[in-house]
This record gives sequence, structure tokens and C-alpha cells, in this order.
Amino acid sequence: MCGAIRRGQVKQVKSQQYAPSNPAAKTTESSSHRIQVVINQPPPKAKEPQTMAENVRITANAGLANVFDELERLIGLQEAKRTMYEIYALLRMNQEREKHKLRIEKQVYHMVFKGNPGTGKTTVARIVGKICKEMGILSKGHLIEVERADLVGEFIGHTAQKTRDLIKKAMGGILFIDEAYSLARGGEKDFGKEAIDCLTKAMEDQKTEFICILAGYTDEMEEFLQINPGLPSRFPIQIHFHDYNVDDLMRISDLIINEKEYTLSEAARDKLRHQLIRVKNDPFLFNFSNARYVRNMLEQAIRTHAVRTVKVHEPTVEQLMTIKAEDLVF
Ligand SMILES: Nc1ncnc2c1ncn2[C@@H]1O[C@H](COP(=O)(O)OP(=O)(O)OP(=O)(O)O)[C@@H](O)[C@H]1O
Repeated sequence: MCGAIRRGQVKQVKSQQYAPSNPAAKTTESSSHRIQVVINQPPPKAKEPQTMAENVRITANAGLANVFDELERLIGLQEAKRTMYEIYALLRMNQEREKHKLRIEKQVYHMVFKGNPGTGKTTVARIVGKICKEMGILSKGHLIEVERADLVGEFIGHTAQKTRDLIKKAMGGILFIDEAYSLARGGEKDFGKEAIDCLTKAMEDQKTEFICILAGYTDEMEEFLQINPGLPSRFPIQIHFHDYNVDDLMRISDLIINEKEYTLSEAARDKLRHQLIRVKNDPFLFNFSNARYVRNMLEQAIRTHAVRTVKVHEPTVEQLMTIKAEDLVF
């Protein structure tokens, strides 16, 4: 009879026929038979998910997990990552609550992103679109990026028309308004006020059809929200995007350069690090553009590398990939 082996049980098996597959099982030989003792141990535990993406992969679909992978690969941005995971968890729990006919609070997902240039606001906004599409909050999840000049017109009625047209384009996705505080620049009489009014009306009337993200410098955005008291309650999610430190910027440069299938030589890395320390400590440099500064510098280095390498007859893979210190032009 070939019954199942219970834990703590002793079972005789023919040594040629069976080898113990359970690592917790100990065997002792006796002539032609092997005695297998299954020791009382709990079965091995499934590995706990370590990352947001792993968690999402277990509880939701692969498409959504891939978006969280993309978010997780970004350097830093802990506050943005935590908020995105909260939104996901809430939506996911609402799906489960719905199954049990429990009450679901309607959520508003309009957001304010505060931070300096190049701190990842647009990049995260794109990811918000993808998450909301995967979760069924938005039908398309695309991003329409606009600024004051796109919204504000030059004569009465022009602004409302321009703003409505852009909102229409953003339907099913994200309307991302960069430097949104500039809409309040000219005060009550300015057409910027008309754009804000038109926008808030659309957010009321079509609140589930698009998500509006206002972005800009922290101080300016805080002042903008203060002088428009109707706005903060319409934008319940506010995220700070902090400046990157030199280590973050070096990790971002590795990410950017590896994505493009290049590498930085040791000397190039040293040169880049020194330059980042210098510009970050320059008291006369305002508007340091964080990760965008790094991206622009690396794209310039790739062009300089091409001009240097184009002279080489049949360059090797290493030559084609390696950015040297001399390629970084400051
Ligand atoms: N945390 C990060 N990890 C990797 N790359 C990043 C990160 N943050 C920004 N980048 C890269 O830096 C560039 C600029 O980022 P992004 O446009 O998102 O910044 P921003 O805050 O929207 O800037 P701005 O306010 O000037 O529009 C992009 O190419 C983006 O891929």
C-alpha cells in the first residue's frame, strides 16, 4: 500500500525506487531498505512579497504590477511611491467591498505636485495615468501637459474655449498643468482666473472622467492654493517632490545611461560627481533642474562620444559603449 507519509511517521521505502525529496526528511540505510523519518517541521513558507510591485502582482493583474515596477525603479520619490500604493490599495479594497455589497466612498483623485524642476513630477503624473487606467478609473490614462499659454486666451470668451478644448483632449486621462500658479498671476481681472473657473466647473461636472494635476514650485503652489480658497478641497492629494542629493543624481545618471546601453568610465563618474557637487553648492545658481540637468548632460556626452568615436575604424563594443571623462563637457 502506498499511503501518504504523515509528519512524525516512519516509513520504509525501497532505496532504488525513492529518494527523499523533502529536505526536512532524514534517512538511514538498512540493508536493501531505506528508512525515511519525516521530521515534525512546518511546511516551507511562501516568500513574503518584498516590493510594491510584488504585492501588486499577487493581488492584481500583471499590467498593473509592471507599472509599479516602473514606479519602483525611479530613484527616491518615497512620498509619491507611498501615495500611489495607497491609491492602489484603496481601489483594490473597494473592488473587494463591492463584491460584499459594502458601502464605497467616492474618491477624488485630483492632485497637486509641489517641487522644483526636474524632480520627477511629469514622470510620476504619467505613471498615475497608467495606474488609473489599469484600475479602471480612467478609460485611456494618457497625459495632456499644458501651461498657462495653452489655457489663457487674449480676448473675452477665448480662455473658456481654449480651456474647454484642452479638458476635452484630456478626457479619459490626465490634465497636467505645469506652473499652475501662473494662472493667478494677473489677479481678478486676468484671463487666468477664467481658466481656473472653467477648470473647477469641469472638475465638478465631469469629475470621474479626467484627473487634473496641478504642478509647480512648492512656495508658489502653496500661495496659489491659499489665494484660491475653493481649490484645496478639490485637490485632496498633495505630494512633495524633493530635490535630489548628489548620490540620488548619480544613481539617476546610471539609470539613464544604462537604459541607453552606455556606461560611464570611473574617471567620467568622478568628473560627473564633482560637477554635481559644484552646481548643487553654487549660491548663484537658481533653478537647478535636478534630474533633467543630469539627463541633458548625459545626452550631450553621448553626442561628444559619437564625434570622438566616429573617427575610429570599426570600433569595439567597449568603445561604442564607454563614455569617458573627456566626453562630459561642462
Ligand atoms: N527619480 C527619478 N529616477 C529616474 N529618473 C528621473 C527621476 N526623476 C526624474 N527623472 C528623469 O528626469 C527628467 C525630468 O523629470 P520630469 O520631467 O519628470 O521632472 P519635472 O519635475 O516634471 O520637471 P518640470 O517641473 O521642469 O517639468 C526625466 O527625463 C525623468 O525621466
